[in-house]
Amino acid sequence: MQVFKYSGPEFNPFGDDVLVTGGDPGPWPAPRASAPLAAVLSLPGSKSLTNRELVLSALADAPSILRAPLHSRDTALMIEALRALGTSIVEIPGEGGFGPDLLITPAELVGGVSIDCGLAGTVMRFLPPVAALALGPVAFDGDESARKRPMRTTVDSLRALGVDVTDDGRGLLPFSLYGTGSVTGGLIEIDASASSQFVSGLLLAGASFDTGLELRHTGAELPSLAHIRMTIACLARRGVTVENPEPGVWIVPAGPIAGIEVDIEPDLSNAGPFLGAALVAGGSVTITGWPAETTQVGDELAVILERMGAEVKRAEGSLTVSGTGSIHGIRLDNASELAPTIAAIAALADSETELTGIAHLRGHETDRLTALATEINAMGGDVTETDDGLIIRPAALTGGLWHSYEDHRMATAGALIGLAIDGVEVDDIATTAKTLPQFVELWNRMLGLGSIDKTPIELF
Ligand SMILES: O=C(O)C1=C[C@@H](OP(=O)(O)O)[C@@H](O)[C@H](O)C1
Ligand SMILES: C=C(OP(=O)(O)O)C(=O)O
Repeated sequence: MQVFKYSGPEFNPFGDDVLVTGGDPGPWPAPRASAPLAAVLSLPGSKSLTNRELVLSALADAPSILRAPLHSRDTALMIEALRALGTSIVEIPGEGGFGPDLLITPAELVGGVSIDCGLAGTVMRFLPPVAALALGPVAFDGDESARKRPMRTTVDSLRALGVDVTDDGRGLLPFSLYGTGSVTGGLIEIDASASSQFVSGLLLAGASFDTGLELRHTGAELPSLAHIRMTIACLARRGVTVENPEPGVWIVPAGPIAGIEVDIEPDLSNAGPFLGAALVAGGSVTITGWPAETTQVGDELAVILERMGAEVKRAEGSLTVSGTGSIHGIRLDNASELAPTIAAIAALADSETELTGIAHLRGHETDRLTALATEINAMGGDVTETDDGLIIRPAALTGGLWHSYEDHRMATAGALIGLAIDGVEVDDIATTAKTLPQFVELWNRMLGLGSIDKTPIELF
């Protein structure tokens, strides 16, 4: 019998209906795959879509309903923050299978509040431009690790918009702003090379500025373009047409944002470890509810995993990945948030992988380039960090303690390697609650391990 004692963050990583009783469960022994997989799984909603739709619903001119939204630490932080700013967000019965739907009724935005961003990039970059529309002071802070994530572009862009911001000059959390109830808007130039979220945050709020927004990116690189396209698509669905007359320039007209009912797609980036498992363990994994068309970067997994040796089949409403017995290295530019998953698979491949164009991953939940190189090399791997990526060469790995660095994608990368290598333990699997609180449940289900024992045990 497995007894889990857990008192981690506010989310139970073992799933809502699993009893947990306080205490630290210790390192999680990553299960080895003992047979080829034959799993069909559905996954909770997309973090990126849920948090965009929450923000747009709060700024809309009528109520919205989010169907099958994600319920995780990042979305809970967004909901709490928007509620603090005056928005009504109510849970209503839903059929998504991973928690209630949400009814969001916009209201006048109020200040005088503190916002906890946790470690959520979408909260710390999307909400300051929204808070600038509130009346009164709004303070932003987050986890200790969040205080290392780049925020200078948010602070500078707010100042360029005439918003009064107080910070200590380091371009990091914490900082506060003083909202006057409106933002004039107009033309601003920003350097978004550290994160696409700086652009998305301003575009999401731009239609609510008095004169709209013309945003010009001046930096050399622009990472995660797919996420900016997602922002533009979410705005378009609500009647706001963002023009993109040339690369790095966006024009958002001032105007109403419609309240809508919207189905949130499953999180395709979180599908990565499960689909990758088919490549690592053999057999097949099917993810249901795979959208025919999407702006999610995770859709690229179909092509990436095929290039790495998988067979990939799209059927109506699902994607199936099957292992073929071999895993190949890949050259890949701008893998964005898929990079940790690809790196873990690459560590088990028969040829070299080169990931480029991901320097900005050093400002994610942790410095992902250093974290991946450190953890894979500690297991006997052969990984070199470059200025903007990783080179991963084939090597025989051995088990050991895999550190997650509070990064959900590092934790799931460790789980993936653990499928193929004996004795891998992930130090903090609970960190998956950032975007997928059901990770362990779903991973066990994929492996046919059944679920965790739910018998109540005595607290002591
Ligand atoms: O807008 C979004 O929802 C996201 C944008 C990307 O951020 P970066 O541009 O900082 O990589 C991505 O990595 C993150 O997981 C989610
Ligand atoms: C970079 C990520 O998260 P965030 O939204 O916190 O930036 C991620 O989920 O991979």
